Amino acid sequence: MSAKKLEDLNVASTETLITPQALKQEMPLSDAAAETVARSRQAIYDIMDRKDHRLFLVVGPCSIHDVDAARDYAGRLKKLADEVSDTLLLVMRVYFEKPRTTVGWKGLINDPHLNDTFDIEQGLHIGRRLLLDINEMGLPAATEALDPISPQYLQDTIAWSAIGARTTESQTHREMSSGLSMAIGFKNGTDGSLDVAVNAMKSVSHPHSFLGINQEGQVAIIRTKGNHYGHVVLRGGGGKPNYDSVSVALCEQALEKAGLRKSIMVDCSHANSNKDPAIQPLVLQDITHQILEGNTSIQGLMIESNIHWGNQPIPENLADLKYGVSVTDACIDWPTTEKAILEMRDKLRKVLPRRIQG
Ligand SMILES: O=C[C@H](O)[C@H](O)COP(=O)(O)O
Ligand SMILES: C=C(OP(=O)(O)O)C(=O)O
Repeated sequence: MSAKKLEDLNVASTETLITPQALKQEMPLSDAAAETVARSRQAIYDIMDRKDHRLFLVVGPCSIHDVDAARDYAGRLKKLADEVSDTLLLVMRVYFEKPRTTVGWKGLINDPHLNDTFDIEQGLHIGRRLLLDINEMGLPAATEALDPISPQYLQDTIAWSAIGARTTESQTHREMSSGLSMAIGFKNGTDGSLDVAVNAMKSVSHPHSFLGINQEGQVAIIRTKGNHYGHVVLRGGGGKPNYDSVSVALCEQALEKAGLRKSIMVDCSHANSNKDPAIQPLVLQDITHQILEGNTSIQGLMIESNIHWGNQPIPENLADLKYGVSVTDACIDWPTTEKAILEMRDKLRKVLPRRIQG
């Protein structure tokens, strides 16, 4: 046998992680949290099946880096969620995994201490604790499923998942989504292409067999049944927005042609706002008008919002971090979020029930 080393040449080290089962034994889902997850997953299915007249809104920070600020935000969102619940189902954006265009902080699970120590085991603990607490408050949570292994640790706490613009075309992510236990939104590509999201919806509704890990942490063949609650998320791209009524109509046509359900979510941020948070409330207003004018395909919205406006770079000295300000994309602040959502509720309160009648 050759003595020459031929594998792991670029691997510095490996560490064994806690298994999904062990993490869940340490941090089980309470009955109250399980009830939040089950009830809100079903509500989103009902919205997509046009049995529930409401819109679902995924609202919250671009990424979570400070769990105390996230709990503070969740408390505010829960109060607003109760206030608008006759018209809008609010789900908190609890994003722990950030896909980067090149390099950058990859989120709380990957680097929970924001200092390049990449303590992933701690990240999983901190992330699961926060998700349990948010669900226990009665507020559902949404996240991006970026790493194909992490859903085994956290999926039981999530009401809605996204596949991001950079991974919608990835077979690995489509296979994983076909086994996820909640509705899943596929972003259009970063170049604005819709085809990748439409193809993802076709793929995800089918059963797949692929490599993954089971709850005991063993490598396993995962055989899925297919997920029938895939939908498109229009997030703009290629320097252009795609939330306008013409883009929405073109999306409806593409879905119809592909024989897919006409369920559309609009992301008010990213290329739809040119990453300028001040544009997000304008997108929300535009969607409100489209619905008032008779649109029936838009069923969900996404807003990047935090306690305070804008964003900040991660400072050398973490004590210099500003409280409640995003460390990834710029967000609208809480007062702007509350005002925009309350206005939308007031305008759509009487109209939405009519969308599902007859
Ligand atoms: O939503 C967050 C960002 O848009 C995404 O993670 C890409 O970020 P980047 O272009 O700053 O790497
Ligand atoms: C990364 C995100 O969006 P997109 O995939 O649309 O860039 C996000 O929503 O955090």
